[in-house]
Amino acid sequence: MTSALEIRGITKQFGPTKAVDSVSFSLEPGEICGFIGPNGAGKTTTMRIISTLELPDSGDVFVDGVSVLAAAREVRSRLGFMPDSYGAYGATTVTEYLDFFARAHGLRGRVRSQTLASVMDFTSLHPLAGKHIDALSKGMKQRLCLAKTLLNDPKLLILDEPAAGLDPRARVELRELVSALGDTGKAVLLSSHILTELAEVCDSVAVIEAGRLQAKGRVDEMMRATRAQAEVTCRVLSDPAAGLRAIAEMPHVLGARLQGEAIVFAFAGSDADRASLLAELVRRGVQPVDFAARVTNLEDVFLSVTKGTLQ
Ligand SMILES: Nc1ncnc2c1ncn2[C@@H]1O[C@H](COP(=O)(O)OP(=O)(O)OP(=O)(O)O)[C@@H](O)[C@H]1O
Repeated sequence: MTSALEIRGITKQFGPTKAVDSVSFSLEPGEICGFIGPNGAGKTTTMRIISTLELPDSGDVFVDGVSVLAAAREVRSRLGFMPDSYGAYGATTVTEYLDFFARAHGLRGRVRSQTLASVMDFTSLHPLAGKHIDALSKGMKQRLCLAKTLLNDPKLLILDEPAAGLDPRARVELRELVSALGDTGKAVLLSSHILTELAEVCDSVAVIEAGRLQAKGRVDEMMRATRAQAEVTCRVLSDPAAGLRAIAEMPHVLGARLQGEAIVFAFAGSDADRASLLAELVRRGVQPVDFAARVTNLEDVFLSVTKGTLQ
């Protein structure tokens, strides 16, 4: 099967800054991938290269098997790009705006009106059809911009910070739209700083820092790998000091300490190792009453694979 997106070793330098440094990863059809990294990490530059708005200094990108270097126009017909900010045409209505871009994509006659209707259906824009863009809320404008990127039925969607500035309801709506796009077989590369949102909608994440790809993998696998260093809190029925002594000498336990009545430690073993530790404590008569590892979230994954490097 042809990958929806294959990035092969792209590099882009602006003066002294290596904005993107030998980045490679791919997305399969239907895969929704969160693209995360600190400010200035190289996300927008990577997205602009994929979308043919910027040329890489070296490397290549293939969208649905087509090279951005060899056939940029063909790539454009296969992808939809939603930038983090875009010029709106305030005095036009929603329908006029979409119709303009549908014409630009070469859609004519009935095909154009059917495409417009189905895209407006998908993004629930029908009730706003006659509204001027100036009168739309931020969330409505985002939906309109997403509708615009769907007009050419792209195989790959590149969404740069689509949730920025949206209220919670609009963010939920956007998440549902993105999930629905994945279900139709479109691949989506989506950047955001709101990591809890991404964890709910993404199959995978790619983490970039200082231009370099730090990790790319399935969200659940990356969380499992991060959980191997989970922080565990244990409260025992009596004598926390004795509990601390017992825990401190167990395998995979790091930096055990007392925090009030609780014993807190980092645990570098697997889930099975953690179960063995608990069984061993009980066998030694330590009597744990609470034993909890802090639930890993995408923020932990992000913090564990990035180093806080600025450039
Ligand atoms: N046109 C340009 N000219 C000079 N430097 C640039 C240009 N575009 C990007 N850069 C630099 O390249 C680096 C990567 O920027 P980029 O916008 O790709 O990061 P980002 O991950 O999208 O950041 P953010 O999360 O803040 O949007 C930054 O150091 C930025 O200052």
